[in-house]
Amino acid sequence: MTDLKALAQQLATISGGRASPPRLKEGVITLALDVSGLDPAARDAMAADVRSTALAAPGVSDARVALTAERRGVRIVAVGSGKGGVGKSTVSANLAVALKKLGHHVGLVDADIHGPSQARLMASEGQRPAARDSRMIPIIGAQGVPMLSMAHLVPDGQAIAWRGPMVGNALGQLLDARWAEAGVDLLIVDLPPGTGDIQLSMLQKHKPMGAVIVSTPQDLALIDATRAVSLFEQAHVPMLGLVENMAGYACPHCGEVSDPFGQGGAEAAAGRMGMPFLGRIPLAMAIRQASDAGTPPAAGDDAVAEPFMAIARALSERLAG
Ligand SMILES: Nc1ncnc2c1ncn2[C@@H]1O[C@H](COP(=O)(O)OP(=O)(O)OP(=O)(O)O)[C@@H](O)[C@H]1O
Repeated sequence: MTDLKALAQQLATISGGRASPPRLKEGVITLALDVSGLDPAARDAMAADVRSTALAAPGVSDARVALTAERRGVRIVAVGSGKGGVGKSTVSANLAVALKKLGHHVGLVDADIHGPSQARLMASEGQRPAARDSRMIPIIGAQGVPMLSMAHLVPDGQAIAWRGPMVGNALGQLLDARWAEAGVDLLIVDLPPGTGDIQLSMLQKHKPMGAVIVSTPQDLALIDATRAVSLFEQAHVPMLGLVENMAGYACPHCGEVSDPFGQGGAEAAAGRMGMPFLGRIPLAMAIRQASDAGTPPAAGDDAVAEPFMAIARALSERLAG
């Protein structure tokens, strides 16, 4: 005779309360195991443990364990800019890495459908995500950050010439992937540049908890940044802060930072726009070189990593608040 009560107790203990009470029919045990937040190795180990424990119970000939994940709170932080080329992708990738170093369970989505660059920045070019029950499983990029990009879905070098609804659909698939099961509860989303309909509908549909704006110090870029801010306001997405990128030039020889565009413009603009200033990142050859090589500069513990870490710390405080 199978003692279901004793088995339920045993399963609850080894799964930390994640196993549902087992049911028994004609010698077959069925149960659900909530694997939200576990990384793939921990999930598989727990599923195997639960199954073998059930099989060891007297009178049990088979055990079927259904893995489930509550879609609980994956928070989205959208990273946007008013125009292209200001370093939005570089900032997104390095923020993801820096937040992970601070202990966040962070993932990265490259929503820049027409010019995806995260696969290169995060050294995951050529990888293809698997899917289970029509939902993609994130792949693992540099520094162990789970990630997905359009670049993982189309053959290398193929131009993506899609119209609005198809783009919306593709973005939806990237965002609805199995993030919680990959251990992610904070998703950095690198938005396409600009302030068009795609961005607006994406923001309305996927409701980020907040937005980070990236801008260069030049006035023109700041005017564009103002447009990006109004896009987020239209979508009722709170502003987490402004990042000034390519702010000053870091000499590759002595490391000294000079400021051809002056200093403090972005901080003042953030003040005028009523949002926090998260920090500045210098224009540095080392950042470009490391990014091109797929080794995010934030991963190191040198002076190149520090601006990214400082911004991640400021953002982390905002997220906690
Ligand atoms: N702080 C920096 N110092 C040096 N190079 C940088 C810095 N930030 C970005 N870059 C370089 O500038 C180029 C553009 O950066 P990136 O692709 O991140 O911009 P983007 O705003 O995402 O552009 P797009 O909107 O076109 O995708 C890249 O070659 C990148 O390595």
